[in-house]
Amino acid sequence: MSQYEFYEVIKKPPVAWVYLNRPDKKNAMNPPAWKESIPIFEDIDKDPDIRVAVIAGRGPCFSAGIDLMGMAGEMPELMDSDQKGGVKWSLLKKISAMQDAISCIEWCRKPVIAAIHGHCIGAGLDMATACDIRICAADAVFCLKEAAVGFVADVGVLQRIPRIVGQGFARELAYTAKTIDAQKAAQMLLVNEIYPDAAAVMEGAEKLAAQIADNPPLAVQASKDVLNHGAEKSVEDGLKYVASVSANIIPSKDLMEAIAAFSEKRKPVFTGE
Ligand SMILES: C/C=C/C(=O)SCCNC(=O)CCNC(=O)[C@H](O)C(C)(C)COP(=O)(O)OP(=O)(O)OC[C@H]1O[C@@H](n2cnc3c(N)ncnc32)[C@H](O)[C@@H]1OP(=O)(O)O
Repeated sequence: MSQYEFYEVIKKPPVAWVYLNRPDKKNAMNPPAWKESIPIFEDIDKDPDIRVAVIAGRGPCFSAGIDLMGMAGEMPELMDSDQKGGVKWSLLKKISAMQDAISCIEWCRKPVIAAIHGHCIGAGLDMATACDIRICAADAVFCLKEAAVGFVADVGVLQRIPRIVGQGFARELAYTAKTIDAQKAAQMLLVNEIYPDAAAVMEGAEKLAAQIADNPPLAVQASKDVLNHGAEKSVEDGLKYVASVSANIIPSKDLMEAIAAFSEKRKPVFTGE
């Protein structure tokens, strides 16, 4: 039995699988979805046996986005046409909490792979773009749908997607709210790889996770940290930052192990120390 209401977390060290698990509602993200992601990714961050996480959807798709009916009850401010200042102030706090529910994927120091099949809409795409790597099945469809539903996408996708696909494609997706298929998503580099079906994309994620987990965890996690830090900085800022991170993770036992294993012609065993 999963300890979470919306997600199912299965740890198969060194990989943690985080499933969006509300298949009868196309994994529409209801109130528990927005509360449970933070403790899940904090736990993955601190679990020494886990080196990589994969997010995937149970059932027919990755996610049909925010639970339109379920979240309206949680945020009565959305329906309050006579909004006074205090109402907006409380809405601001709730939006910020929802942003954190997506950003926690980026804050997690372990790399996170999104393995996508079927619909990946609105909040589903918001979540996928906070992941380090996206791969998908041939049946995947993507939609930055918020504008079509009357929202400005406010939980991070407008900040993150231009860095992945560039400003031109980001603006096309945001303004038109059009649905694109897997081929188009790959062409704009939104996904790294297309697999024939859902089973194949999960296998692909497993292999990718294993390749990442084979490397010294400190070096991988420091790479994520430096890539996150560098996303909006100049090369010069990035170089100063990486020098400091690098000085903090070397020397390590894993570095010695890599050198020893190379000279002894054997596979290294990395421990994260
Ligand atoms: C900050 C974030 C903002 C956003 O995320 S904005 C985007 C919000 N999402 C949407 O606008 C998408 C809404 N859903 C759909 O358009 C359709 O679904 C799909 C195209 C994804 C799939 O269509 P089909 O295959 O015909 O399935 P079905 O019968 O519509 O859905 C199955 C059950 O899932 C529920 N459901 C689907 N999406 C949502 C949703 N986003 N919020 C709440 N419920 C949803 C339905 O109602 C239904 O339920 P029942 O079987 O009880 O009738």
